[in-house]
Amino acid sequence: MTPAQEYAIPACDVLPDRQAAETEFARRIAAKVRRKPDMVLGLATGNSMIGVYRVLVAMHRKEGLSFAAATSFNLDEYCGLPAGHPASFASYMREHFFAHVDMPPGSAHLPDENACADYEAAIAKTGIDLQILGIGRNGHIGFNEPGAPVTSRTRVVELAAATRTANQRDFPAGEAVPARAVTMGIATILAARSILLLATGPAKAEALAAALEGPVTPQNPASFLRLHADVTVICDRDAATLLSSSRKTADG
Ligand SMILES: O=P(O)(O)OC[C@H]1O[C@](O)(CO)[C@@H](O)[C@@H]1O
Repeated sequence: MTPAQEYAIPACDVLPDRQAAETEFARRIAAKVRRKPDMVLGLATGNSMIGVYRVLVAMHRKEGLSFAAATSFNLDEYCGLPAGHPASFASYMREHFFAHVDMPPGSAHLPDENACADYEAAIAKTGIDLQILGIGRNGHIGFNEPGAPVTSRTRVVELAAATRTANQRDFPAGEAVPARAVTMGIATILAARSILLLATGPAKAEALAAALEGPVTPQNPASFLRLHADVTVICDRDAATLLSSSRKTADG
């Protein structure tokens, strides 16, 4: 096993609570978009990001933050769901972000299970300037579940049972979470120029500590972020409880 100190140590800001972490996360995104309006954004979904999009939409309305020149590539999508399905990530993105900002519809991309190589080729044309990420309870990033190779690219994967259980909340009663999804790979994510990861709530504490301070291993896909030189982690105190005390005093 390789010692953690051989790898990059991501900057980690610990904010007092979930709302403060979401607001800070959104501020970091906004600052980059203001500096480079034609930013290529790698976007994430999940519960963690809902508050982030809420803040970005408010900044768009109140402060004129514009996404008109931006392009986006989403991390992942379930297989077999029509785009209009309420639990699809396409619906999530429309509901929480795209319907409320000025990004032209043609500039927003989601992966398609039948066109993984095309998705990689489209991303490769410009690269991703800023990839935003949540983290699963098992350390997944995108839908790269434990065991995902560091060399992986956009592909169809089997979802872990724990992920399907956690995401059941998004599906109508009696409807199962799909068994498969399409996701950018670890190598796709690591090719982004810069990466921001958000972790909030006690359920993420174990995965976050393992990712930042445990071994770099496919068993915790988020640990691969330590192979990247420009990763910033924003978390709340609840998600930071298992981090070493030096890291916990980093902020708020
Ligand atoms: O924020 P949540 O819902 O806990 O999910 C964590 C991560 O897992 C995913 O749902 C998997 O795609 C991501 O969208 C998200 O960032």
